Amino acid sequence: MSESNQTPSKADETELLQLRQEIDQLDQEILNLISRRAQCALRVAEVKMKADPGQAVFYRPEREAQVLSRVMERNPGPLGNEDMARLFREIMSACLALERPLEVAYLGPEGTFTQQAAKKHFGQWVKTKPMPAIDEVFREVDAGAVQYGVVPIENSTEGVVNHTLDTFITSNIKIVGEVELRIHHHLMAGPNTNRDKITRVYSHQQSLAQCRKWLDAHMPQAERIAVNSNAEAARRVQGEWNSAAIAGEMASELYDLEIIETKIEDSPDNSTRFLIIGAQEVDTSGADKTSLVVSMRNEPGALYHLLKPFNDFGVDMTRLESRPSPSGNWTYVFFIDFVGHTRDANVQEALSAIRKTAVEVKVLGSYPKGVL
Ligand SMILES: O=C(O)C(=O)C[C@]1(C(=O)O)C=C[C@@H](O)C=C1
Repeated sequence: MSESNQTPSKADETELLQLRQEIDQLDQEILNLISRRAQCALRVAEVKMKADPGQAVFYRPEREAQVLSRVMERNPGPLGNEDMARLFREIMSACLALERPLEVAYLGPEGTFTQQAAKKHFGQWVKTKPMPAIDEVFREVDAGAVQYGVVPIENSTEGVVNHTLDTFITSNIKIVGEVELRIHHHLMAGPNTNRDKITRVYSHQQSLAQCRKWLDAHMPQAERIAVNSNAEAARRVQGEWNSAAIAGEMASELYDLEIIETKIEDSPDNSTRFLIIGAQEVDTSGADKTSLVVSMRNEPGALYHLLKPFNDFGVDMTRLESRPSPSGNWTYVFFIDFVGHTRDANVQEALSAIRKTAVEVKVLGSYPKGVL
């Protein structure tokens, strides 16, 4: 008989009993502390309402980022920093729902990675509302039907989501936050599907591309069919005995599919960055990013004049994308991300230098760098 199967000795049993008593006491303390924290949040809501009865803003991305960063910095262990931050993420999510329940629109349907990103960022207490297209997420926020939206912006293997960039050119919606999600693709099918009989694999075009090598090696015979989203792929294969879908875990749970093969993505650190959009301007958190859209005249040296102020004022640019301008005639708009907040002195100096040569500068928002 192995040691682990032996009945515990009297001494072990006594220790187990004592440890469980200690856990019970600690749980009571945690319970009381969480309740006190929730009372504070309710009081915060009252203060916010008193200060601005018509337009009180309950969700504070900068404050949430500070709370989570501090948890990670001060975590004494043995739980890992991220595990601990996730627990606090949920406590704050519940506190915010007590202050004011939040509704967030996302690129649907239900079960997409974007929904997963929304839950990761806001926690489980947020109500999520699926929208059929990226610009409809923007519209829903603009119309005030929901307070915030979540849209994909770039994938580490497939690059930027042009549709999201283009929508920012014409919209007045702000960026209030960002969240990154590790993307794991799984091959899934209905319970009656025999792996060897699969003749079709459905998924979003980007996901099919992200799993191309795996499909070439393991399912060369199967036809690859691109559909609107991974969740849509999962929904379709529910009733087809010879098809499989490539999607995330949430979709397999939602549509009762069995995962045949996990993590089939070609690149092991495949991740997607999502933006949180809303109507508010966000205060500094101490670790912020800013996004701009700039249109320049189509003339020699334009890009040099755009980039020089970043160097002159020590602003760290993290991303530069160009897109054709909607006004046509071969002009371009530039999307720029940099480290810092529009309230920082060096950022203000850089922005006023850029405004001297640009046709238009639109600040999409300053927001805390993703913590989780
Ligand atoms: O500090 C605030 O403004 C709060 O509303 C409290 C709290 C929290 O639970 O810590 C809740 C929601 C906000 O998004 C940020 C923080």
